[in-house]
Amino acid sequence: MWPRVGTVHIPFVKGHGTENDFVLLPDPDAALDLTPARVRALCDRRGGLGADGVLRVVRDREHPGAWFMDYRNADGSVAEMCGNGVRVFARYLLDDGLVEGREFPVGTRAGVRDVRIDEHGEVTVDMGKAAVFGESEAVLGDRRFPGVAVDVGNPHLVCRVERLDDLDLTVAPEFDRAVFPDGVNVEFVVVEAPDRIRMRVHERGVGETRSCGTGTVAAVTGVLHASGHQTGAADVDIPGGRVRVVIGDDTCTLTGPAVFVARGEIERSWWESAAE
Ligand SMILES: N[C@@H](CCC[C@H](N)C(=O)O)C(=O)O
Repeated sequence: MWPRVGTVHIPFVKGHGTENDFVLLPDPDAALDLTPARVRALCDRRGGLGADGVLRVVRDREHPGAWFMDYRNADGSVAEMCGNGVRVFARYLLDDGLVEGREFPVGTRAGVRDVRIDEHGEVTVDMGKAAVFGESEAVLGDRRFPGVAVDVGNPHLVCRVERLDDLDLTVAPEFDRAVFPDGVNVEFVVVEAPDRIRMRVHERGVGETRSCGTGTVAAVTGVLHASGHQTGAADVDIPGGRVRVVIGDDTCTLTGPAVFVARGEIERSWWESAAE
């Protein structure tokens, strides 16, 4: 039998949204010392649990009664928003009885996001207004990709391409630091039909991921903008599945799945050794 030290272990939940995967840390009173080194160790796919990011579940100090998604990238950096993460976060709140009803707000660094969970567990998030703020380009090796800069709470560069299978995203695309002083998530997008696009993404602070929710919103916004439209809707196929994006006049929504894989406890001794 395993020696158990009861409550000294740290509970976690592992989940994903279209295979953009996360370790959730329930920490209502923000008692955990979640250093960047611990985030990196948790997200390490060999030495840790493995994930693209960490979602710490804390009480929202600014909105009593609500919950705040403290999102961290796998490299330990903080990001403003995570579209796939907020769906998984919302499912966790519902499934664990931390909210009443299937519609509720979630606090994020990009502001409050309203979520709705249907009877099948699909989650729709009101992502706020996505704003085009210029043009720029990404550079991969000797290839240059013109694109549209889009703010979804976090920064994105949406580059339309003819094909996705010849892109080497094991290396980070270069970008213009004058346009993106805090770094950028880069989406490469193929338009299959007016209401259907395919996408690969290189995420700031992570690398290539199987999906990026804010990236899908940026991609649809960028494609609409390039064709002279400001509103519209599309299914977005990413390597990890499909999501639905609707861009309205004042706001936009992201709909997709949220999946739980495992629950467990992190060894306290491992946690202590991973501090820095
Ligand atoms: N995967 C997320 C985005 C996570 C944050 C991003 N890497 C950043 O640094 O802005 C999503 O689903 O939106």
